[in-house]
This record gives sequence, C-alpha cells and structure tokens, in this order.
Amino acid sequence: MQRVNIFDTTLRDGEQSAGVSLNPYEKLEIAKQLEKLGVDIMEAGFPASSKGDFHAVKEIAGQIRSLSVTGLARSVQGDIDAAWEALKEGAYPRIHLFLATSDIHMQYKLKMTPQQVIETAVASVHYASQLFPVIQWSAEDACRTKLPFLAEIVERVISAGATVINIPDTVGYISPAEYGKIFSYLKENVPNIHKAVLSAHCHDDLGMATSNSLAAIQHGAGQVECTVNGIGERAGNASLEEIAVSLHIRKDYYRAETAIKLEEIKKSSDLVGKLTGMVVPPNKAVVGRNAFAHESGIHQDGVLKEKTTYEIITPQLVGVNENSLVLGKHSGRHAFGKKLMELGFDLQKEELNQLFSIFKKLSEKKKEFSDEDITALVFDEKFSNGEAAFELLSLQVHYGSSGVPAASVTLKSDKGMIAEAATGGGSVEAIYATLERCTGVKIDLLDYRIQSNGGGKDAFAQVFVRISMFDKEISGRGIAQDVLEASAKAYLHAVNKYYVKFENSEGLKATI
Ligand SMILES: CC(=O)SCCNC(=O)CCNC(=O)[C@H](O)C(C)(C)COP(=O)(O)OP(=O)(O)OC[C@H]1O[C@@H](n2cnc3c(N)ncnc32)[C@H](O)[C@@H]1OP(=O)(O)O
Ligand SMILES: CC(C)C(=O)C(=O)O
Ligand SMILES: [Mg+2]
Repeated sequence: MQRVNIFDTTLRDGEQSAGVSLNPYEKLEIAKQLEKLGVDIMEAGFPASSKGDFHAVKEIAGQIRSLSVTGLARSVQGDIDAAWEALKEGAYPRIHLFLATSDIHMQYKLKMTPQQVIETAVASVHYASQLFPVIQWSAEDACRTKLPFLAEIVERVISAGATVINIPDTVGYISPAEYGKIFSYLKENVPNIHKAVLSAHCHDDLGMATSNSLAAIQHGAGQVECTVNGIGERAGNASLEEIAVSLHIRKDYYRAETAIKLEEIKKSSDLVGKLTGMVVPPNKAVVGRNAFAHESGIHQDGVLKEKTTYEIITPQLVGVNENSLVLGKHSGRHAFGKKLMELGFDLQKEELNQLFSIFKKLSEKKKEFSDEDITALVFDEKFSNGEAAFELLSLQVHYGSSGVPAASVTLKSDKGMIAEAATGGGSVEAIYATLERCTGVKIDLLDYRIQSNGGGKDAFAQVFVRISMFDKEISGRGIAQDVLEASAKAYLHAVNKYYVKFENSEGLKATI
C-alpha cells in the first residue's frame, strides 16, 4: 500500500477564495484542527504577502509541532527571507517556491524567456537551500507547459536541491488521463526524479480536481495538495475530504492510504465553513448537509432494510452523527412509518395509510417535514377527527389592500353540502363570518392565537381559537400550510367539538 502525504493548503490557497480573509487567530484555530485531522504538511500562508500573514505563519509554525508547516514564496530573495523569518522556529521548516513555466505565463506575466525562468528557478532554490532543510518547488501552470521544458526545469531544480516537485494544474484545465501522463512522462524523462517526491495540486475549474488528484496518485504522486471543503482560488482546490475518503473506501483500487483521521473531517469542515464564511453547499460530497440524507421513498426503504444499499460510507466514518431520512414529496410509507414510530406513535395500518395520504397531499406544497410537523399532523388527525358535523371541503379568500376581504367556503355536513360567502374587516373575519353562516348558529370568537409550527418560511401554521356557542365555551385548533386554512380549521374544530360534546347528535362519535 502506497502512503500518500496530504499537503493541506486551506490556509494559503484556500484563503485565496474570493471574499475570504482570515485573521491570525482564525488561522491558528484552523491550524490546530488540521493537526488533529492528521495532515502531513500544512501551508500556513504566504509570509511575504502581508504583515498579518507573516505573523500568522510564524505563530502557527511556533505552535504546531507535530508536522511540517510551510509557507509560499515567489522566486525572489525577499520572499524567501520573509518565509525563513516566519518558519525558522518551526519543528520541520520547509519552503514552497514557485515559478510559472507555461508559455502564456512566461511571456505575458513574468515577461521572461524560458532560459531566464530556468535561471531564476535554480537561483531561488540555491538561495533557499542555504536556509531551509526541505524545499518544495512548483512549476506554476505546469499543465499548460511544454513537456520537454517541464522535464528540463524539474531536473535543474532537483539538482539545485529541491526534494518535492509539485505539478500544479493551476487553472483547472487538465483531464485525469492527461494529468497521469504528465507524471509518467516526468518519471521517464527526468534523470534525477527518484530524488524527489512528486506532488499534485489541482483546481476545480472544470470539476475535476479530485479525479485529477487521484489520477496523479495512480501515476506516482507521493503527495497531494488540497483544502478542506475544496475552497480556494476561483472554483477552488481539490477537496481534502473527497481525496481522503476516496482512497479509504477504494483501497482495493488505488492501493494508497493517507494518515487523515477521517472522523475529524466533519468538525474540520464545520470550522472552516464557519471561519471563512464559505457555506458548504448541501450537496457537497462527504461534508454537505445532504451527503447522508435520503429523500426518496425507494432509497429510504432500501436504507431502512440495509444501509449499504444507498450508502457507500457510514456517516460516522467522517464524524457525522447519523444519516437522515428526510420526509418530503418523494418519501414512501416505510420511511413515514419509521418516523411515526420514532416519535412514539404506534398506529394501526389503516391509520397510518390515512395519515400517509394526508402527508403526501401536503408534501406537494411543503418541501420538508420536521418532527414537530409530523407530530402536529398526527394530533390533528388522530385526536380531532371522528365523524365531524362539518368538514371543510374548500376555502377561497379574496384579499387586496384596497378592497373588502371576502371568503367563500364549501362544507360537507350530514345534511349535504353547504356553500356560503361573506365579507369581513379582514380575511379571518370574512372566513369566520362565512362559517357562521354555514352553521346557521350564532358563534362568538373569544380568543384567536396563531403560531408557527417550527422554523422556516414553509412551516405549518397552527391556530388556536376559543369560541362561545349556545353559552358554552369551547376551544379548537387547526393546522395547515396556510394561516387562513388553519384559521378555518381551528374554528370548525371547535364547532365540531361542541356537537360531539354537548349535542351528541346521531352519527357523531365522541373522540375528544
Ligand atoms: C498560483 C498561485 O496561487 S500563486 C500565489 C498567489 N497568491 C497571491 O498572490 C496572494 C498574495 N499576493 C500578494 O499579496 C501580492 O501579490 C504580493 C505582495 C505577493 C506582490 O504584490 P506586488 O508587489 O504589488 O505585485 P503584484 O501582485 O501586482 O504582481 C506580481 C509580481 O510578481 C511577479 N511574480 C509572479 N510570480 C512570481 C514568481 N513565482 N517569482 C517571481 N516573481 C513573480 C509578477 O511577474 C509581478 O511582477 P512585476 O511587478 O515585476 O510585474
Ligand atoms: C502556488 C501554486 C502551487 C498554486 O497554487 C497553483 O499553481 O495553483
Ligand atoms: Mg493553487
């Protein structure tokens, strides 16, 4: 089994994400977590770039003692000196030197000839080798570099003292097969390549950073550079968690391993997300909120029967507590029944089916159901049903800031359908005036309260009312996606309760 070093650059290339700026305290906090995560090398910053970064790198090098802390430097003396000042107290100091080697970068950015680039690279490695015990050298934009030139400069910097050679896909341009070929080419065409560890550094501009990193490992890379959550310049860097987990679960295929403590992944991801402000997308591999969430009925049924049907890794492997079966539009009876059991409801099959069909109907409007939603649904159905005197079939409300609110309602009663309409000062008053007409009874509203059932914009509305009918006071509650429907339901619930409790009329069963 090949051992691959994880070179974490969350604090350098990761911090190059647009809009991200970490202060030295935040960098140190992340560095400590990266140490727990088990990275082999940590690039803490670019010391020459700012005073803040210089101090952050110095502080991290002073405090992180179990692994190598490194810093980036251009091929100029000032950058190398700044890196040395920041890193010299480190436990295992190393420098990361870089210089671009593609025609585009040499001609337009550096304004140097290939020969000048070779000379500058060699001179910088020589200079750095007087200070640093370990020198990593990167050929910036290596993947758009002519291969013979890349081989030539790599041979020259190894001869000058570089022992880690990084081949960055700086602009996220390469494909896995091509990237692998570059590593093979260098192994065959650089005489002293055996003196250096080859390293991969991939960007995700075309969504291939992880695949490319894995291809490099298959073609002899002994180090991969990556960031937590895949943050980084433009579309980001290869994501540490994706690489580490891929190698772990596909040992059979890659035959390579890392020292990453996988159970620290979620914690690291949360910390980096929080301190950088870069929210992890829900569908992000391994660490996204949905990475272990199953929404569709067939998947949920499979997972309930045997987790491995739809889970290639356990959530616990990466430090996530457990998977979740999200109840929504695509859920089926198995998952719905399991949720009811978890919430303590032991229902008969018929009750379950009835609730399930109500849930399915509601799920066309409502995206997700929380535990509170399901509980409210069960209470609403199980404890307020029976054969009601009045059942709400439809409700229409017209409201405009300049018109008179009006409602029309259709109810089912034991005497047949009742349809009425009325107006009111507000929408709720219009509904209650209409319902009063439907029942044909004088009803006073004594109290009306509304509350959201849980958080979120699409949370159920719960309405509680207290009414007076024939000198009796009675309460009712209603739950619905819409506040006005919940208001109508609460009112009818109270009316129905009156008939069950006080009239005990034929056909009405006392279920309260
Ligand atoms: C692929 C990568 O991720 S490379 C790392 C990128 N990271 C960063 O740039 C973050 C930190 N950078 C900074 O804070 C600033 O760019 C600094 C402090 C490093 C430099 O700032 P400035 O001196 O104002 O230069 P500026 O950034 O505008 O231009 C870069 C200069 O460095 C040169 N340069 C670029 N790469 C290298 C290199 N590897 N070695 C030597 N010189 C280089 C450019 O040609 C340009 O030189 P010029 O001024 O003679 O034209
Ligand atoms: C500095 C180098 C390694 C880099 O970040 C890149 O080329 O993407
Ligand atoms: Mg980069």
